[in-house]
Amino acid sequence: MTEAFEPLKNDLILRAARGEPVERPPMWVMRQAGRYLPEYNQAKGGRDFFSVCRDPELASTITLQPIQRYANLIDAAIIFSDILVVPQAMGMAVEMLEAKGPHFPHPLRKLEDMAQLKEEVDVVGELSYVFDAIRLTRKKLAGQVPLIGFVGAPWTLLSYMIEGGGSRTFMFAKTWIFKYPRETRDLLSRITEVCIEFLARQVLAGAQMLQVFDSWAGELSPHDFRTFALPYIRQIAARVPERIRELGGGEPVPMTIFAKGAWYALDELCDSGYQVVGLDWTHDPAAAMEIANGRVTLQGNMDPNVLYGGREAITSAVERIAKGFGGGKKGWIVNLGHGITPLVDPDDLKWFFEETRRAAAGCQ
Ligand SMILES: Cc1c2[nH]c(c1CCC(=O)O)Cc1[nH]c(c(CCC(=O)O)c1C)Cc1[nH]c(c(CCC(=O)O)c1C)Cc1[nH]c(c(C)c1CCC(=O)O)C2
Repeated sequence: MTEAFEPLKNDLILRAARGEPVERPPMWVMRQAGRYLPEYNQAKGGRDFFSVCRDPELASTITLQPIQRYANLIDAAIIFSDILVVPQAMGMAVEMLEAKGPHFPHPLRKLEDMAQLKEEVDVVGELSYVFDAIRLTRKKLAGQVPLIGFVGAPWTLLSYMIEGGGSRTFMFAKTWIFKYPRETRDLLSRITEVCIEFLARQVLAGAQMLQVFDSWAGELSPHDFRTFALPYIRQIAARVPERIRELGGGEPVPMTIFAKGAWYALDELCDSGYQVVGLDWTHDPAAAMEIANGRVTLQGNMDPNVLYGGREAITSAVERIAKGFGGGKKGWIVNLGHGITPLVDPDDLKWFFEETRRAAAGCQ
């Protein structure tokens, strides 16, 4: 059973995700607990990124930092962790290199390299630190705002596992999917199983909403997205609620799919089983609302780099975006179109929140 935590004082994002009318649009931003916050850099100190993820006390402290700084502006917390904890749980080594990003010393380049992957993944054992961090964060949050759990989507995780890190061309991942389509589908299925178990168990630990990050969706053609990404995204949405019930975890929670760059698939994503679809900044909000047509709540979508453009630029963008989403009385969760970047001034993010709230109220 899920533990008893204090009742929620602010459930705005859950109501918006369910498509209910709300008094104002809820707000949070992807990567809100990260390097743009001086308190994050201080708490992390010189420590290795993944050792911070594995320290539930520190991970929960970092999760709460944006909630404290932007009190009364921010309507959700997202657990401090990373999408690459799943390849680690499957048996792969992953390091986070300072200023360079993730690095896999032994990526999957040949089919034989799959031997390093475990046949049976012990999600509870391998990822217990995430569940502990979620439980501790729920306690510390004391019902202030809901806590979001997350996972990387199978295609994005597979790309990292094959590329061994970030990539410009995705040459290795593409070689693999086109050369070994059958093995690719088997591997995507194995990753999907782990994602389903991981998400369900995050809810059992206390996550009140879930997001699936398909950060590299835009690297695929529409046809290849339908082959190598969408079926697994759909399976996750279909099976997580069943698994939560099987485990005695109560009612399912709202789920968000963020498939960055997959603007061509918005219509299909609206029917993929998720309550919320995250949009990057390549979408026009009004056009996206028309496509969604009430099927899902949309989340997004200001280009995070507008935050570098100063206050006038932020104001003019949020006014346009709030209008495009119809002011957010229904069907909109405010966010950026991708994660916030390290050099943003935290006061400019505050301005983004304040101006969005003002602009949304002005639309109503
Ligand atoms: C692709 C991806 C990753 N991780 C994640 C994604 C999907 C979202 C996206 O597309 O941006 C998701 C993620 N990563 C992190 C969170 C924590 C919660 C939050 O959003 O505040 C979340 C939700 C912390 C992090 N994950 C990482 C940091 C910075 C590393 C550090 O502090 O040393 C943080 C705070 C590192 C990371 N982790 C990853 C990369 C590519 C990098 C390096 C690039 C970068 O530095 O931004 C993989």
